[in-house]
Amino acid sequence: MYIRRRQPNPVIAASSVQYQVALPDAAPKNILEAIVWNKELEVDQQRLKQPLQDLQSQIRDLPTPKDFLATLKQGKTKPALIAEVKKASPIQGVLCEDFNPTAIASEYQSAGASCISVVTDKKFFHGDFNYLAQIHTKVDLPLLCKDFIIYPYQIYLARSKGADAVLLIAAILSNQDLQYFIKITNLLRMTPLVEVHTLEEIDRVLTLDGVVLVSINNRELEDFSVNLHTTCQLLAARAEELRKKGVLVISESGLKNREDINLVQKAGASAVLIGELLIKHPDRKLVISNLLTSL
Ligand SMILES: O=C(O)c1ccccc1NCC(=O)[C@H](O)[C@H](O)COP(=O)(O)O
Repeated sequence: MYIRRRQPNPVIAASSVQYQVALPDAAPKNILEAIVWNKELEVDQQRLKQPLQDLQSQIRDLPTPKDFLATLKQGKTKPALIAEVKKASPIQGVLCEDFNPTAIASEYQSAGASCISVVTDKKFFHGDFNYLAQIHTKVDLPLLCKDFIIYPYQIYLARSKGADAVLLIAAILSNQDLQYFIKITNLLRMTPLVEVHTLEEIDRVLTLDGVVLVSINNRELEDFSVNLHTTCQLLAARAEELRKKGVLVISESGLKNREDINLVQKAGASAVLIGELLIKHPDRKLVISNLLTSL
């Protein structure tokens, strides 16, 4: 799948006149494209509020991030659990009306999660970078910034808010960008987590340097249906190559019970990332302990 990057309707300012250029193919062709086009605007606005130079000086004296990868390897459970703080989804709308990110992350920590994923996209997921900062002050587990990263600026922003790892989605980045963003993430001493959906994306990622953590997303990008066999099929095809490179594999999206977790673990996933099931449940500690007892 090819995700086009820029908004097709740029407002071009020419002295005092503004031209709206309407291209024939002006509508995003799917939700992921809509998210990525909107991200251009979101990042632009954020840059105006806080330029990159400010972020760079702000992070200079911050303590070293926690080791996200080592925590998953040591995992409190096998597979390790990355529990996600996600207020809404573009498909389902609001998942939790009474949303308190810090309280939810604390519940995850005391229930036995190894790491926390914090969704920060504003428009489609009702997230916020400030949730990262709030959770960082109250919870000791390593934090993943889960966003649609298309500029290095966002990696610096994540670091300034206390993220220990950032998500890099292969479907929205060229190989050149992926390689560059992995380098920047490492430079900031965070862990890059590269997300793939297809064999073609795994093969692209296997050609890059510095890939230590790969997440297989079971959610189809075309229609957002979930299919856990994505993890099984991709690992059946490339487990050996990933193992040779020393890459730890996470399976994410659509995991609903212990059988699902057993399935992806058998396929070779060392960690699982779960959002909706936990967020929607009235007793998150109970659902996590039920999921984790037999792991
Ligand atoms: O969560 C969605 O509905 C979604 C829709 C479109 C693009 C991405 C989406 N989710 C991002 C994620 O990767 C999930 O939040 C994560 O894998 C957890 O999945 P789940 O356990 O199914 O909430």
